[in-house]
Amino acid sequence: MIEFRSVSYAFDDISVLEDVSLAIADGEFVVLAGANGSGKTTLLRHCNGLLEPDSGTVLVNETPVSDDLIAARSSVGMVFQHPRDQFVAATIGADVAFGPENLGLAREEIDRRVGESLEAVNMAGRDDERIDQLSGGEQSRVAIAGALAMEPTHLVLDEPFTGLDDPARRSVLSRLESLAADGTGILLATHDLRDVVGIADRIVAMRDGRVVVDDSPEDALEDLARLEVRVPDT
Ligand SMILES: Nc1ncnc2c1ncn2[C@@H]1O[C@H](COP(=O)(O)OP(=O)(O)OP(=O)(O)O)[C@@H](O)[C@H]1O
Repeated sequence: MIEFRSVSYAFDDISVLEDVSLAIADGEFVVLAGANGSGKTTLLRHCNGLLEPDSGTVLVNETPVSDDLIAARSSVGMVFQHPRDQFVAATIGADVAFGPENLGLAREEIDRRVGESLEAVNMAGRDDERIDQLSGGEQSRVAIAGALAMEPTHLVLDEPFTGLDDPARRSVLSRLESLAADGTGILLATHDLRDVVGIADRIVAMRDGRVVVDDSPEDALEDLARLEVRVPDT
């Protein structure tokens, strides 16, 4: 479980998170919605200690993140908004393999994870291609594959669908859905709720650094329209 307990955070005295309390249980698929600047990225960056709360606590599997950064970082897979900053190798296969290699896994297991993760993002068989020659959407898919290959107990994704075409988006979503069904807790930030409403267990919406909606997708939709968060046409 990832748990935010009364988390507040300010950049240079400007409050960005105010008293945020939120829990993502194992196997739960939670969508974090909110307009640009509402605080989603700032909140997510607390999940693995990239930012620390000014007050309040963030816990991963009941341990405060600040007490055990290594445990938090190995339990929570993060996919950031700008994947270019996340790559460590020149080719797709080497980059996705990097995390599992650092876990000291056997070659066979590494190869299995890389293969499955690339398949989940519709990039199977492209291991040898150079990352710097990929489009932005393809780079996003490699970043997602890198997080999947770690098989973390939680996945936190910040606007992962930017630049992805429909088949890639559907493939990633279906993979996330099956991971959640198998017990992985998922926290997915997006300002675009197409596709995710039918899959999410809960939608949490932020405005001005506060959680203003935390409900089932059906019940959340009405409030979301009021908050100017994009909602599906249906
Ligand atoms: N490093 C920083 N220094 C100062 N202010 C920042 C910094 N990062 C974010 N902010 C401010 O914090 C607020 C929340 O930003 P954040 O990126 O968390 O929002 P968001 O909901 O993720 O928006 P977006 O969808 O545009 O990414 C914004 O007003 C932003 O300008």
